[in-house]
Amino acid sequence: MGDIVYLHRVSKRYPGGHDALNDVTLTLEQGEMAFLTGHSGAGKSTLLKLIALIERPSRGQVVVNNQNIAQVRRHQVARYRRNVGVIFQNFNLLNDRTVFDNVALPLVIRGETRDTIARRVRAALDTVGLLDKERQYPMVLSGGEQQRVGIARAIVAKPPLILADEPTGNLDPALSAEIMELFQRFNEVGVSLLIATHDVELIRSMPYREIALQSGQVLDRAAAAPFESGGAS
Ligand SMILES: Nc1ncnc2c1ncn2[C@@H]1O[C@H](COP(=O)(O)OP(=O)(O)OP(=O)(O)O)[C@@H](O)[C@H]1O
Repeated sequence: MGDIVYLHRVSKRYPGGHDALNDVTLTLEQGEMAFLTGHSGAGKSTLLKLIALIERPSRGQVVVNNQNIAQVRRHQVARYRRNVGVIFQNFNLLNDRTVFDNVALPLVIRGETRDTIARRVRAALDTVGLLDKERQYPMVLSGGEQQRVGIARAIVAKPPLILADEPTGNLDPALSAEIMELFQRFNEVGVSLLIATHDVELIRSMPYREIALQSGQVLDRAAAAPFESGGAS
């Protein structure tokens, strides 16, 4: 199987001159789940933003699903994002919309029919164990439940790739473990996941690759492409 994500010599300099990423090369295999670790400011969020097309690289290539995403024009970004589910630490939910409406949002934007939306939203809520909360508003839910709403929204359109930025950052250890189990279940059905996290204790008990960033660079180059041997160093 090929790569779902390939970064080749990618650098990102934000306006102001700071190098958030510096010459990063890495791959995520189709169907792989991997963790992105590193100190605060190491560049984890920036890396995910480049893949999600929230930011553009200053140098280098980002290839997702065999598409060089430099070629995705501004008006094509929404269509591109259909294939990438993004989960944030602070949940990014709309507090004046119900759980159902929050999860439905990506499908509404796509112009799906009401029947399709209802079916898919309920399937996504069922997956994250929140079917009974569809009429609630996010504010009345616990942190773990709010994060599961965010996850349902990310998976509702069945993207082949999920990016998660500190998805357990605001959760206690038991809830964090639950969220990781959900991710494992998605991975078992073929979804690729790249998950940025500080929670090294939790992830080191799990059998997934860790890609460590330090000051905008991949710490261990071997970890950047573990399935290739004898490649360029
Ligand atoms: N929009 C921006 N403009 C300017 N500098 C930025 C911007 N976003 C991030 N940076 C800088 O880029 C560097 C990398 O930030 P990034 O958010 O990618 O790190 P991180 O590893 O995700 O950190 P954390 O774990 O704290 O979220 C930091 O020095 C940060 O201050």
